[in-house]
Amino acid sequence: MLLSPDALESLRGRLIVSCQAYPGEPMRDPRTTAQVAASAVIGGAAAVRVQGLADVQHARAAVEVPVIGLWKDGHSGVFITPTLRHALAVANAGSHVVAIDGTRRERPDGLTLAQTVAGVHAESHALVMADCGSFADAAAAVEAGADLIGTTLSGYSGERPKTPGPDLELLAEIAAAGFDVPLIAEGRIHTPAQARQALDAGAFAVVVGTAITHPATVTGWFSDALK
Ligand SMILES: CC(=O)N[C@H](C=O)[C@@H](O)[C@H](O)[C@H](O)COP(=O)(O)O
Repeated sequence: MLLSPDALESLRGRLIVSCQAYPGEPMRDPRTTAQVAASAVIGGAAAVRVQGLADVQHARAAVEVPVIGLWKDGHSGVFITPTLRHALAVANAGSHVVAIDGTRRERPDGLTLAQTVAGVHAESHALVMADCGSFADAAAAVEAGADLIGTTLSGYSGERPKTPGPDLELLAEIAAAGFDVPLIAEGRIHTPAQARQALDAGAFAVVVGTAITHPATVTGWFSDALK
């Protein structure tokens, strides 16, 4: 296992920073991702989350903390590390944790989530984070053997409203179920106060992306406020 139980435990109560640029953007370069990731670690990130095989490789070389890798293929439906093939490629690129679509939707390769998780466990040393969009997803992902569950897809999979900030209601609901799997708060956490609220709602750790690592969006927030 690339990430020992102790190393996973060390993420409890901590900040994980997602470092992603989108297709066509100026910062869409694995070297830039690695520099942003290293900067986040200086600021206190206990782990980083990056998209794309080259980004995983560059981030692994740039930081000592655990790397959560994913591969976005497309931008609608099941697109976050959609198949076992994608997941194994992300694992083989050096990810400690592979983040995959953790919804109950049909996957492009026809495998179930349980088969996908089992495939990653059988053929790599990576853990699996299931990116969920609802309570039912989270329960199914735990059942399927996911090592971590995240609220990443709340507001994006059609089952939950897209709240302006984090979906604290979903977090609290999953936390109350007492699953024996770390619950990661992710999605639309835009302020330090919201990160704190997510932890207080029962999250094991908190992922922040846009508000820390996407200057185009953050600049837009400020520029809009001046209009
Ligand atoms: C839905 C989806 O595609 N989420 C992606 C998953 O990796 C990223 O685009 C997000 O930036 C990430 O989840 C962090 O969330 P936020 O940027 O809101 O802090």
